[in-house]
Amino acid sequence: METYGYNAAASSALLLPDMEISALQDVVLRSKLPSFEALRPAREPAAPINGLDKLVQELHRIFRDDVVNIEHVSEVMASYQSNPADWKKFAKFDRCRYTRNLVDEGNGKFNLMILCWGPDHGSAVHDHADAHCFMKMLQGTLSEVRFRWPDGDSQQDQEGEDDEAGRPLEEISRTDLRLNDVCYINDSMGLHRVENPSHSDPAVSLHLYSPPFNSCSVFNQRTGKRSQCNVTFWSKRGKKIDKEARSATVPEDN
Ligand SMILES: N[C@@H](CS(=O)O)C(=O)O
Ligand SMILES: [Fe+2]
Repeated sequence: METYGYNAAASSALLLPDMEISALQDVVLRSKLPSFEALRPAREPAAPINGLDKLVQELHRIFRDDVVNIEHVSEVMASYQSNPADWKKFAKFDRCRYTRNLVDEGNGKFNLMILCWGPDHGSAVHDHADAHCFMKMLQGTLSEVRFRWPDGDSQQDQEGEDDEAGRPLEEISRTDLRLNDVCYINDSMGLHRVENPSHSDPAVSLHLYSPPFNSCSVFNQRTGKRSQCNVTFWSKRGKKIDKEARSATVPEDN
């Protein structure tokens, strides 16, 4: 059993106990419940989930509660068997980099999105803005590489003045995620980067973030320096985001 030392995950919206990842864990909505209710047993095993719509429904039901069990969410996501017919309308690729495609806004409690990774696409090393991150493979294989937080990381360590200072980030694990696998990370477990190791095949993954976030930190792997990064959507509910249309706030007069 591994214990994670870094305890930055107690976000403004959610509270986690010190974590032992294989133990039963709960996410507590801090505003509603005291933290001592954080360790209660997982519920009964998740029943099979037939289709992405059913998964979304079940996630809504789970997140209606004030307490959300991390293992239970992972099990529910694992019990949905990927079927491209369910999700292909959301899966929009870009030639140059991975795309983030919003599927559902989870009543403001979570964002569910489909990420599309072309051959060799990958993310920079990043944190998850104090959110809980669940990730399920829908197609292909992704490689997830975790890193320890840089020593003494703080807002003062931001990229800038002395780019050469600092030390390379220390890798702590490397995992291949295959079809239907689910993984979980939060900031107390470190940083990660994800890549599609295939030079020919795309990969597709389903991500749930709670609470939703629209910016996170990215880290220079060589120096450990942190900088802030906005995260945006390539499409929402199957419709490509058209930047021009979005900024046209005044309707055309005809
Ligand atoms: N957390 C990343 C995807 S991944 O590399 O885990 C994102 O939301 O863009
Ligand atoms: Fe991530």
